[in-house]
Amino acid sequence: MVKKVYIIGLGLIGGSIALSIKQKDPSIHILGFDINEDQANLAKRIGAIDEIATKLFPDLSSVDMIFLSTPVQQTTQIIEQLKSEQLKKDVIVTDVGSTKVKIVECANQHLNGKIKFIGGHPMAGSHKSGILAAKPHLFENAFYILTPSQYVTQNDVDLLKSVLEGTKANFIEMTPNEHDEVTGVISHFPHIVAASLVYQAKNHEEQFPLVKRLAAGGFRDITRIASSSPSMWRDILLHNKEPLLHLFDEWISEMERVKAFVANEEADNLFSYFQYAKNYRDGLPEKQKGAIPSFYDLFVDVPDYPGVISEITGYLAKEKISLTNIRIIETREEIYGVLRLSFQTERDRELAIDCINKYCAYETFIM
Ligand SMILES: NC(=O)C1=CN([C@@H]2O[C@H](COP(=O)(O)OP(=O)(O)OC[C@H]3O[C@@H](n4cnc5c(N)ncnc54)[C@H](O)[C@@H]3O)[C@@H](O)[C@H]2O)C=CC1
Ligand SMILES: O=C(O)C(=O)Cc1ccc(O)cc1
Repeated sequence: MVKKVYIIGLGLIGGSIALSIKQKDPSIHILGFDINEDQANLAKRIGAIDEIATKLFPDLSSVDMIFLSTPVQQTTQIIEQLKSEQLKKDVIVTDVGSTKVKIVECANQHLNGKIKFIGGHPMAGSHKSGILAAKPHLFENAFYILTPSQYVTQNDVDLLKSVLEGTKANFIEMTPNEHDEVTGVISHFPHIVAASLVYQAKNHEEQFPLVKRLAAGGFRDITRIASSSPSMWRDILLHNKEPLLHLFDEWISEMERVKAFVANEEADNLFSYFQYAKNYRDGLPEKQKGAIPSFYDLFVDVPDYPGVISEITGYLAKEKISLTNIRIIETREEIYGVLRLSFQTERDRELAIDCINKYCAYETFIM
């Protein structure tokens, strides 16, 4: 039975894990450490942890499980230091890093099977960092990848899953190699592309100052992830170099292919290019969170008068329902506009429908 867990790194992910454990089983004592004291103090203040560790390795003899939720470069450094610590027999150590090969190799090399290590990666998150962005339901419906090694048993994996049950994530197991190849394609490389699109816009801004103002719509959506932590992504890219180098090559030849369609005005090929991408994109499962974020959208028919947005958000605030995004859909017909509200969970969307029905008569619909 797990009575005490230690979380190192109390930012977005460490904080969300702590909150989900606390919500499910408040009797588990959570000890937390962050190199940034403000983060640790805030974690304690919001009730994510019970106790602040004043140094990286305090007395850990009664700790049953350790979560490493630091940036990936720090995670390997901490693993190296862990080997000289006095830990409880059978303690399970896990991490949440976005890469797995280097971290698991480091654990195999330094912990050598003497300390049970299970690589982990919750495949959901945000472009925001820090404990104040943490949420107990951040990983709800998301895939949570585990990469258990030959040194751990099914019981160890089950114990970890039971402590993480409050995340409501879907656990899947794979090898570290498979993990890094897949996340390279669906998460790491898209971050590079998002940042490069921002560069492209910025480079054209001098000539066309309107670029910045007009970039507020779809461009903002496609480049949202470019607002993520630069240091975190620097470290992820350095950890996953080989798969990314292949992806660069593939991407460049793909761009050359489309460029030729445009240059030669190959209308049919262009149509097929977009049609194929649309079919694949439309067929992606919707209700799982992951590197393609899925939001729970609710559309509200609202009359076009000043203050209507604050009216609706006021009702939601009254019921403590949090929104992740709000937008007026620009194609208005007649006198009604469509307000699109996005929520992080289906439950929040259901609560929002009840709330809007309670306070006003605007029609709501889900597409
Ligand atoms: N941000 C995201 O959406 C996701 C991030 N991850 C992974 O989770 C890990 C943490 O990321 P976030 O929580 O987003 O970052 P964050 O920046 O919100 O939190 C990281 C925390 O670790 C602390 N820290 C850094 N070095 C430390 C050290 N040596 N000892 C103790 N604390 C230290 C920082 O002060 C910070 O509070 C990273 O490895 C990242 O790859 C995984 C899934 C999603
Ligand atoms: O903000 C987003 O959509 C993300 O892509 C979040 C994210 C960041 C890092 C990961 O390893 C997994 C998910």
